[in-house]
Amino acid sequence: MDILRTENMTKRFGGVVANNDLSIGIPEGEITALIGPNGSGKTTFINVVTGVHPITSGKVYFKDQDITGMEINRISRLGIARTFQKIRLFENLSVIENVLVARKSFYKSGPLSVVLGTPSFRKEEKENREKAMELLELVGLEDNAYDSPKGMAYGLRRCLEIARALALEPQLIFLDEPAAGMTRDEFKVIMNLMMILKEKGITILLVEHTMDFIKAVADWVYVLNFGQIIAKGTFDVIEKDPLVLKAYLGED
Ligand SMILES: Nc1ncnc2c1ncn2[C@@H]1O[C@H](COP(=O)(O)OP(=O)(O)OP(=O)(O)O)[C@@H](O)[C@H]1O
Repeated sequence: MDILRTENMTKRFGGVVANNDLSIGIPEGEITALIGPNGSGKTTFINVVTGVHPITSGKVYFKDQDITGMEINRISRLGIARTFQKIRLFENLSVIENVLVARKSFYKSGPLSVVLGTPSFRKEEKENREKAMELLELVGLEDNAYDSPKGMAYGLRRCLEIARALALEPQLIFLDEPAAGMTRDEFKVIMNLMMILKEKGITILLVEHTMDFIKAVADWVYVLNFGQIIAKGTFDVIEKDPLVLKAYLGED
């Protein structure tokens, strides 16, 4: 079953058709990759589906519910999380606080209980800290919990961004270039993390340029070029597709 599907989704920015009539299905519990040359419309796909940009035409369904045009916070509350190509962190907060802030929608205590520090609030705070720590362990950042993210290596900052997205307890997560700029070791950590998330039943859609990464983790691949799907299938199938080779390598 597809956890998310788009039907004839089109997104225009003025005269630019960034997504052209895309009907894409993301199978539940699997890892799907969206690839394509620069400017082919991959990030736009994520932005439209997660409610960052309004759709021009077409439909988006999450677990068969029509979420077309739904407001961004409502979409995330349904169980869809994402990371950004450009990492977004709270630089003045510690690593664990960055995760706790992302969990704020789970807090039930009202502002008064927070100010008074009531037992129910303290219990909730403790549970959230434990949950945040579990997430940091999952992404390999447990030893950095009380550090500032400011001076951290790029790969670790990416892992923190993923922990923040996971703090929303999503069923579906969109990862925009998770392996970009990573060292070989960081790359292995992220690859391993993909497998752990899959084992936990979280569906992943990733946008990536690193072909080794896609080959290693993706169950399915969609290839975009100029906003349109030019191929879909397993990595082994699409890597031999003449249209894909032409899109990446040019006419010659
Ligand atoms: N906010 C925007 N306003 C105007 N045009 C945009 C906007 N966002 C994207 N575009 C245009 O839409 C097209 C698709 O861009 P998009 O960023 O989705 O591609 P991409 O495949 O993610 O590229 P990359 O691999 O370089 O990140 C491009 O022509 C881009 O210039």
